[in-house]
Amino acid sequence: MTRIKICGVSTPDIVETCRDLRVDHIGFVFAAKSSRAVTPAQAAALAAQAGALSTVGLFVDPRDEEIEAALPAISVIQLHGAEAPARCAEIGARFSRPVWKAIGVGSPADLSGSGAYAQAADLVLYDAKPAPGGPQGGLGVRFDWSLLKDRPPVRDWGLAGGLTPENVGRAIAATRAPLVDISSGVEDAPGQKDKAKIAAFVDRVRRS
Ligand SMILES: O=C(O)c1ccccc1N[C@@H]1O[C@H](COP(=O)(O)O)[C@@H](O)[C@H]1O
Repeated sequence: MTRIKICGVSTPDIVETCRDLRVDHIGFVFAAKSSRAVTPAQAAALAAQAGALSTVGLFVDPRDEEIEAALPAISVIQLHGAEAPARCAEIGARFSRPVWKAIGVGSPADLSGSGAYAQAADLVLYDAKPAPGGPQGGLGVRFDWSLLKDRPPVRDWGLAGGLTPENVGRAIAATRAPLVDISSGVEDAPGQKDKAKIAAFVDRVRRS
């Protein structure tokens, strides 16, 4: 069954919704410029409420101190910046958490380049390639899923970028992604998650 991550969770009611729907992972964003950003203290309170739910901390080129502060709240570290394979491996070893590395995909070269993370990351998350100098993700932008046919071997992988309840069935059929990750596609406005959209997304994934 395709695993589900709902990212950018920042309020207790949405944690509750994700628990009720038995999603696999919820994501806390620690990128300061994001409309979905939470503080380590907020994340700790949300994680306490999350129970057995896996909690993924999303960082963009973090300093060790930023990860350290968030560590009690997270079971997985997601790196969504320009972290090199060696930095991913270093973070995984230092903080004893699985590391997920997001790769922006805009061309076949981006796919082949992701093979460099085969040992350094526990999961490679394919997302749309961000515009230079702009936000690194969470923009609801999708990429050409057919590029994934040339995926290099990695330990595990997931699909992100512009997913919605309406297109996730097609996305899974086209890519056979073992994990799907969504943020803006289940929101009414940046940072405002919509419970009905989350439920519709989960339903469509489970029917795929
Ligand atoms: O959500 C954010 O604000 C964010 C900030 C910086 C890097 C990544 C971010 N979000 C992640 O981007 C992908 C795709 O999101 P979307 O579904 O297209 O909105 C996902 O992993 C988000 O968690």
